[in-house]
Parts: sequence; C-alpha cells; structure tokens
Amino acid sequence: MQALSRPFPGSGSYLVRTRPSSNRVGPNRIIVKCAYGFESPAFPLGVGSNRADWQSSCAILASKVTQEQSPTQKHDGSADHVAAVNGHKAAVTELVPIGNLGSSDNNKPLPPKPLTISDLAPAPMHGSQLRVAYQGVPGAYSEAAAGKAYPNCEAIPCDQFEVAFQAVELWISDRAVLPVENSLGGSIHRNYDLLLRHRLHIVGEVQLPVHHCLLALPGVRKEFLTRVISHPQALAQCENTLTKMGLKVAREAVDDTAGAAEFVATNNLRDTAAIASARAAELYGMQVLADGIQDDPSNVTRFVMLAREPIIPRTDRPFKTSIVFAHDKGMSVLFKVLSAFAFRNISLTKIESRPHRNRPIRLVDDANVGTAKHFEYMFYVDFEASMAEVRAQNALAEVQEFTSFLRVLGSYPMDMTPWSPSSCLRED
Ligand SMILES: O=C(O)C(=O)C[C@]1(C(=O)O)C=C[C@@H](O)C=C1
Repeated sequence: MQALSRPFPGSGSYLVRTRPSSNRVGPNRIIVKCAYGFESPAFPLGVGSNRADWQSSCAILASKVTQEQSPTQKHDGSADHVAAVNGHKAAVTELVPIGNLGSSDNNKPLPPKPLTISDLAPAPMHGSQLRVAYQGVPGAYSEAAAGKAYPNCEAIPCDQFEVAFQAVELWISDRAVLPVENSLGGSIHRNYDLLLRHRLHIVGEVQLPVHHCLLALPGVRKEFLTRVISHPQALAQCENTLTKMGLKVAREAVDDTAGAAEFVATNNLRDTAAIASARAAELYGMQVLADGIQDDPSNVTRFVMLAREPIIPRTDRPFKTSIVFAHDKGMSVLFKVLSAFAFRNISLTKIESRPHRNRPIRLVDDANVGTAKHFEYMFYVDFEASMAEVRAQNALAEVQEFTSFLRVLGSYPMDMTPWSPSSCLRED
C-alpha cells in the first residue's frame, strides 16, 4: 500500500513512499491533510511518512524564516509576514482531534480538566480548533499532556522539541506543550535552553501523572529480551524497577516513548521491549508485559504551554511566574536575588541553572595563586506570584538591579488539579 505525500511549499517535488500494510487502524487514527487539498491516512503504526514530511517541512520553513528575517523581525507575531515568507500560513495540516485521549473506548471519561483555553490565552486566529504541537508520536505522554491542557485540541506531533517551538513561531500551530521536569528524572534541560533561545511565552502549566508499561510484541516473554528502548527520561524513571525485575537488558535511548513502541512494532523486534504508555500499546499492537514500572507510583511530569503572545496576568487565582537571569558578579549575587523574593514572602517553586553559553567561563586572576576559572550560569526561577501583584513587580525591579540579564518567560495559572493517589496509578 502506498501513501502519497507531498512536501510543503518551497521544497518543490512530490514524494511517493511505501508504507507497511496493516489493518490496525485505531480509533485515534490521524489523517494528515496536505494544504493542497488531498489527504492520505496516516498509518496506525505511527503517522510514518506523512509525519516525517510534515516535520521536515517545519524545518524547511524554519530555515527559510531564519534566513529571511532579521532577529528583530523574527518574533513580530504577524501572520501576514509569515505568509509572505512561506506563501502559506496556517491550515498546513488537519489532524483528527485527540478527543477521547488515552482510551480506545469512547465511553471512558476524559482526565480532569483543570484549565480551560479561555483561562489561558486568546482563541486561535483561524477560528477552528486549537492546534497544539508536542514532541513525539501519538501515544506519547506529551500528547496526553496536550490533551489535558487543551481538551479537544488538534495535537500535532513533532520529532524534536525545537520543531514544536518552530511550529508555533511559524503559525503552523497555536500552542506547544513541552515537558520541563519530572518528579523522578529531574529537569529536561533541552527545553530550558530552548525557552531562552526562542521568544515564546509560557501561558500555562500542566502536571501529568506518568504511568509506564513494559511493552513487547505479542507472544514475546521477558526472558527473550536483550534490549529495552525508550525516551531517556522514561528509562531513568524505571531504572530501579528494571534492575529489580532481573532483566538482563541493554538500555537504549530514543526520541520518545511511543516512538519506541512504534519502532519495535514496525521492525518486528522480538528481542526488544519498549517503555511507553498503555495507550501506545493499543496504538501499535503491543503486549503489556509489566504495568506501572516507574520507580515511584506518584511519578509526575510537569509540562509548560507555550504561545506567541503572553497572557494578561491576573490575581483571582493562583499564578506562577517563570524568569531567567544572569549576573556578572559571581555567586554572591544569587543570594541577593533570591532574598528579593524571600523578603516579600514569595515562595520559589523551582531553581535551575544552565551553562551561560555566550560566556561560559569567568577568569579571576590572582597574582599570587594563579587564575581561578568559574563557570557562568543562566538561572531559571519559578515563583508563586502573578506579575499583576505589586510584590512580584517590586521583587523583579530589585532583581533587575543585581542582574545583567533578566527575562520574564511567563506569568500563568498554576495547575491546581486535585492530587489523589489513584490519579497516579493510571493515566491511560
Ligand atoms: O516520550 C514521551 O512520551 C514524552 O512525552 C517525553 C517525556 C519527557 O520528555 O520527559 C514526557 C514525559 C515522561 O516524563 C517521559 C518522557
């Protein structure tokens, strides 16, 4: 069976690709419709060639825009401008909504809906469903997070985090939902770096209980396994359990959990298991060998929602603000910065430091003992206050005095989803 797909404007030729035949077309099958008006069903073992074409088109569009825009023009938010660059704004893809996400059974209830779109940011310009870019393939936790953040959205799979950023910048998508930290695995550093490099705004957060399964092809037994593949975060979150299970398997990192399941299925690998969601098992026809293999039952990943425009901060519900800063004068400044929040009773919920890529090392010369080489950092801080509050404005005014660089990444409603142990047991 063949899937016809056509590259996006600017790349010039048609592609004809062969895709594996399969009758496993699940209820959440994705249809990728090209802007030119013909459509091709994306096969259930992943969106395959269509997705790949869409993603490479994103990259093509991104590089075009980078070439043709000056840095100051790049984030002007003008739809017309983007249309002028790629000759084709929005309506690039049409995807079946993820709708009853996490279930092939349409009667199963959706996960709780703590935030609504109207809470967060203006409606999409094109008047249709909100398009939300995420990294991974259908069945990835990020897709579930997109559905939790924006129920009934069109979830748009991207092969890299950076492509999801670009999809929003280029108006292909209205929002991106990207993981920033996990309760077991820690920070997803790549996204911290990308937040700084791109000009998108954090407009919300969503916390998703992550329940991992060990998946293999039907009929495969644990004893046959020599390899387990998954996203590095998922491997880290299950490390102790894998050891306790006595599996003698090599661990191998791939781009996302559901992509790992898709890879095992499409390549018919009988010696390889994937760590992924139960929904990925359904989508790619895999067997669940073990359920709930994360090292802690209350495993949670925090995602941020990104948009081209910030939302207007409010004070009628709990808000969080995320900032990033750098300073010139060594670590003593860090204490002063943090005390600006402490004096105003503003709680910090997260501090992260990343290498200061423009100026990674500071040399301190002492004629007697030589040259000390200090590493320089960018500091990311989340604090529990809205930028609409005077105390937050004053704290930032003070922070600005001590820092050489300060940017507010966003001021947005906190995810206040009620916590219950059962919500951690299963999110599929
Ligand atoms: O691979 C996926 O399914 C993802 O959505 C990515 C990701 C991550 O980057 O942390 C998201 C949630 C889990 O923590 C594991 C992996």
